[in-house]
Amino acid sequence: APAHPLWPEIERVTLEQLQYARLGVEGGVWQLFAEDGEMKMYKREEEVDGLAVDPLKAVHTVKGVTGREMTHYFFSPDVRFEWETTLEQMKVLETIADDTLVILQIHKRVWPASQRDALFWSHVRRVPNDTDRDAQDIWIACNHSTEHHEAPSNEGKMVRVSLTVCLVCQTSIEPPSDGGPVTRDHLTCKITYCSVVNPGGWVPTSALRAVYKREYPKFLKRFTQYVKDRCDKQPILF
Ligand SMILES: CCCCCc1ccc(-c2ccc(S(=O)(=O)CCO)cc2)cc1[C@H]1C[C@H]1c1ccccn1
Repeated sequence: APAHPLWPEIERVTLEQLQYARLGVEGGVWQLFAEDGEMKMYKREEEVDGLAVDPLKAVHTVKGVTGREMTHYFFSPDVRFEWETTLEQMKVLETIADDTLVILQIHKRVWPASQRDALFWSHVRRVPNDTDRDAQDIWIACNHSTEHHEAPSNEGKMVRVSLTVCLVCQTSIEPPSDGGPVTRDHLTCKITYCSVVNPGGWVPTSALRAVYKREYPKFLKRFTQYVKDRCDKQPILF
């Protein structure tokens, strides 16, 4: 494994997030708050120091793409402005490896709150599927807040959110019955998106929950459609 001080944390958090995502929405603690076709979005209402920090878990099924393609476009900074509508600025502060970056994002101000930024490492990896032989490998992308010497400390201008996010994808292939080649019509990608965002500074709970309720379904719908459009008519990346 690459010798970088963040590497042990990246390894630990990524695998923890993988287990957390694979728990699904069992246990009756998750409250369904948005549904759109195959997409189901759940939340838990939690407060930390009086701040709403509602963990979110979304499950979705997308036809015609693989988990590698889905996590690749989620990870890639080059295309982020194509699908992330709340982004104002983004800077890759460090390239730790071709699958591991440190990114600073400035998000558009969401009235009535003050503007926020997010500083996090971003990692994508294939997790060999050791249980089910004929299943495809799992792909995970994980973003987790971190410190970085190159990130401005903002001196009160901007509030820094802290976040842990993962996108876990499992591809399945229904091979054509006529023994023909596998095309995108035979692909199904099951997605679990998890996020915990601490807004970092006071936001009225009702306002914050309204923002989450509006922004998260829009974000996941737009992102998954973006990937479908990008992959359409392209060779399949397994
Ligand atoms: C008053 C609002 C305070 C918190 C604002 C804020 C900041 C960052 C984020 C966020 C940062 C990263 C990610 S990601 O999944 O890693 C993708 C890469 O961008 C996702 C969401 C969320 C929110 C919360 C609005 C909420 C919101 C939800 C989905 C989209 C936009 N805004």
